[in-house]
Amino acid sequence: MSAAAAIEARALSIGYRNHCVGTDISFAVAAGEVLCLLGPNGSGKTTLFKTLLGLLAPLAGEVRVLDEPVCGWPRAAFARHVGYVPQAHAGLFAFTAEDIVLMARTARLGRFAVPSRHDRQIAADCLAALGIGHLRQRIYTRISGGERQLVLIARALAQQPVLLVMDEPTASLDFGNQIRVLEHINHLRTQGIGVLMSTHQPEHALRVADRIALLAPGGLVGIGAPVAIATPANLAALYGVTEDAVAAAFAFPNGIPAPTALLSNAAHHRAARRIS
Ligand SMILES: Nc1ncnc2c1ncn2[C@@H]1O[C@H](COP(=O)(O)OP(=O)(O)OP(=O)(O)O)[C@@H](O)[C@H]1O
Repeated sequence: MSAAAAIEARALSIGYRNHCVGTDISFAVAAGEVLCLLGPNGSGKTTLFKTLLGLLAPLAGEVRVLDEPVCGWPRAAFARHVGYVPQAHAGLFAFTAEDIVLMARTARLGRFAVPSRHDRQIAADCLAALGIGHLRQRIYTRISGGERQLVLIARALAQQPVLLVMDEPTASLDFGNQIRVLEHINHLRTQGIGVLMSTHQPEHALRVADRIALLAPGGLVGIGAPVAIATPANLAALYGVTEDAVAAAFAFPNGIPAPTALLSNAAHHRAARRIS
């Protein structure tokens, strides 16, 4: 018998009271699988994520986590199993980065329980894994947007979830942190964590995804292996540009093809630094 999918959408229709955003959306994310969602602005990525997280009711169809309908999951148990990484906003309260990460542990504790030494160790490990251990005692509202994004990823990891839903996790990061986060997403696979992430950068999807899903207004228009799905023709149709424009966006002066461009470019940068 195969293991239950971390999350599964079955014939899902998503949207709002008077506005259907997409219909007949079906896919699953397995444990240890990275599924990247590509789609133009307004195609419904956030609406889909909110529906998967149980924050918006499906217009039709159902969402299942570990083969149980989301509507049947107690909220606290759901929060333990499914981690959500939103895009970083400034926040209102002057918590430290460690406090923010420890908040994830409260999903595993009673409401008024004090985090144990074990919880603090997990928080410290998650911060360190993202290369931001030094930010532990820094106030969240007084660190950069990119640093906040990394803290939010550490917080989601501290939940030790079976699935991480990540809304453009590299959006506000500099080039080095983008690579660091993508490498960390790659590493999550080895821990058996399923990842569903959206990105506006197809090259990031090509770098980490086991499968890519293309979301257009109205629903999914493709899902499958990255090289079969993120083709110039498909990306051109999805984003309403020409295939030449897609090829030009991916073309590096040294002719490195898109899937390897990101890391190869980093290696190229190191080599250039050595030469100069
Ligand atoms: N609260 C809402 N009520 C009604 N319609 C909404 C609401 N929020 C978003 N929409 C509409 O739903 C559609 C999908 O929006 P959504 O934010 O899910 O897209 P997205 O793919 O996440 O966009 P982006 O890439 O720009 O973040 C858009 O047409 C948007 O205007």
